[in-house]
Amino acid sequence: MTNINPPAEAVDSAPPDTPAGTTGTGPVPRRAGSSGWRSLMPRWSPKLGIGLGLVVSLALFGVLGPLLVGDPATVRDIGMTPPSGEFWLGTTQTGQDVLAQLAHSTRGSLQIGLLVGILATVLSAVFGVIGGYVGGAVDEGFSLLSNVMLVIPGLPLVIVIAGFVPVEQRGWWTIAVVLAITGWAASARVLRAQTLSLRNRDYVAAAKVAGEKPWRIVSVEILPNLLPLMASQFVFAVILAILSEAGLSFLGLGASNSSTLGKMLFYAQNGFALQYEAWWWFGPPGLVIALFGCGLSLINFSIDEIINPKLRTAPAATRRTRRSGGDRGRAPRPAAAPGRDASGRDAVLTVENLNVVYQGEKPTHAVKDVSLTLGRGEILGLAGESGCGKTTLAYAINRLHRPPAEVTSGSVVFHDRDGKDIDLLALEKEELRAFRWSKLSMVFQGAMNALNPVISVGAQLEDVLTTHRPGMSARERRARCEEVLRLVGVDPRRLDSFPHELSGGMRQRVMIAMALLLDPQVMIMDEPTTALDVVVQRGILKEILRFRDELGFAVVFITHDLPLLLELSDRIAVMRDGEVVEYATAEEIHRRPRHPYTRTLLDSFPSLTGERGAFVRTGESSARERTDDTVKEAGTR
Ligand SMILES: Nc1ncnc2c1ncn2[C@@H]1O[C@H](COP(=O)(O)OP(=O)(O)OP(=O)(O)O)[C@@H](O)[C@H]1O
Repeated sequence: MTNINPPAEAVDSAPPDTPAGTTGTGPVPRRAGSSGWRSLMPRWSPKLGIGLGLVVSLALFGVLGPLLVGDPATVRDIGMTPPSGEFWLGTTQTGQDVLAQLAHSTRGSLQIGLLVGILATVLSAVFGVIGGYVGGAVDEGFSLLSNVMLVIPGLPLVIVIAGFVPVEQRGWWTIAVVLAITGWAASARVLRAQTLSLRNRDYVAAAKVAGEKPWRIVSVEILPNLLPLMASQFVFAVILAILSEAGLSFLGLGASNSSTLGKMLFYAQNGFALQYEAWWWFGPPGLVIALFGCGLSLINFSIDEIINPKLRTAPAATRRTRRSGGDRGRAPRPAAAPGRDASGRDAVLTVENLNVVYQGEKPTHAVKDVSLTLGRGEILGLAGESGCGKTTLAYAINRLHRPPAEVTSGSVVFHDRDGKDIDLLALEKEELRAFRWSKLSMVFQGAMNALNPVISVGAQLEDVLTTHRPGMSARERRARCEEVLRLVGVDPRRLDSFPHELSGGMRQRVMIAMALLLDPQVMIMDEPTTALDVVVQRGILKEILRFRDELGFAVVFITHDLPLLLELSDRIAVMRDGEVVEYATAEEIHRRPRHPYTRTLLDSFPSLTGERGAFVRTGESSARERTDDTVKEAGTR
């Protein structure tokens, strides 16, 4: 009970349905600049408002109440009277004013909660952060201590310690110290783990190289990133301290020199309040404890949102859209006809006027009115510089976009092999789960780091089959996994290897094999080869062409590398600022690029036969600046 556990979200901050191939986020590393500090503050929300309202009201009642009410100890000969005009909350068995007792007890409980919160947070920061940062013997010593504290059962220890201290010395601060000593260890473990992770971040390494002193690195580089987590631990410590103190007082082991809410309950119990149905005696202290805990928990939710910004509630518009099942709330729109692509192939995927907006204080219109048709067996290249909206488009097609991203309008229709049209934006959750991967799979950006390091490659591949093909026997699953590994050029014996035993190129191939497992009709590949050297990249690209020819699936290939797309794709869509500015065959884009931005993109890649260094010498300005200049020139001509 007194082990102050961190909130679960603080430890596992990955979003609930993070797709394979994407990674969750831990605490958001930030350097605390002036705007950084602002980002450490919780965003205003109804939850935060109600939480703060409750806590501030009760704190004011505890601080100012005792000044306004009479002496809580005054005994009158009007025992056990219900609430009246004279005594708003009635009286106890001995005629004491319950309201006066409540005000003093609230103050006593708050004092203890606050002191325990501060002490437990300081102790956990000292043992967790310093141990984690310094490492070596200091860390081992601190870890041993926190481990010992963790295995000692908290409440019995508190009862023993509290019982051991003579009654006359058992002041409220003694109880607070006892509760803090038994309640810091779990938080220290969490802070240590986070510090170990933050210690290895590049910006901490940069600070070390820059010669910053260890205390400065801890206080300026590491602590600000831990503040939201520590604030959340503090709030938890306060709640648990108030509850634990109430438990101790109820057992008669509470503070002797101070009134607390637990003590009020103890006296109500001894005075047979329950038997006499004197609800006004035991009800108010219980209610104050419950409301205070509730208020702090609501504040805690808002702090969790700083630890993991993905938990932030989407703006009202987004929530409305989600409630109505994504875009299903809109007027029914006829599904796009299964037309043909430019080269006459049957279409497998039609995207029409798709718009995606990241809602927020300053909404970002990341995908603007995009329309594309992917032919069966076609390789469609999606090119454009960083930030133009390629990934957002790919995620929206697969409905993997998460708030604050919202599909504001448009349609995505999949034309199945059996002739059925599937409106992807209208699929129910279960339908979507069954659809993804089996008909449309995806290789994510940086996918090679997405394999679970503690599970063998074979088990991870088999997992996909177990989920989507429950009827398959273990032998069939194994055979299929071996088959797809062979397809991507990885020795099937590697099925028993762990990801760290494979090279980067092999891991990337394993991810492509995973995307091939269910024989999808469309595969979206988001920069699948960016992290690989050109030789491995070429090998993988050749295989993608071979799969397309042998297996007949269509590919949406996303990259900023336009020359690569010219070699690989049938057609190319060039994106800029969320818009498709040019959509043509690779041949046309290569020979007759029409949009100035496409020309600039093509010019941005140095020719192997050009003058050595010419690109670096002449191409200082970015592609965007040069395009803008080109457009301006065209306008003035
Ligand atoms: N969670 C988010 N909240 C707000 N804006 C976002 C979010 N994610 C992306 N954006 C914005 O959406 C736009 C498109 O981003 P996106 O990641 O789709 O670009 P991209 O073309 O895939 O870039 P890259 O090639 O660097 O991955 C950018 O302006 C980006 O800042």
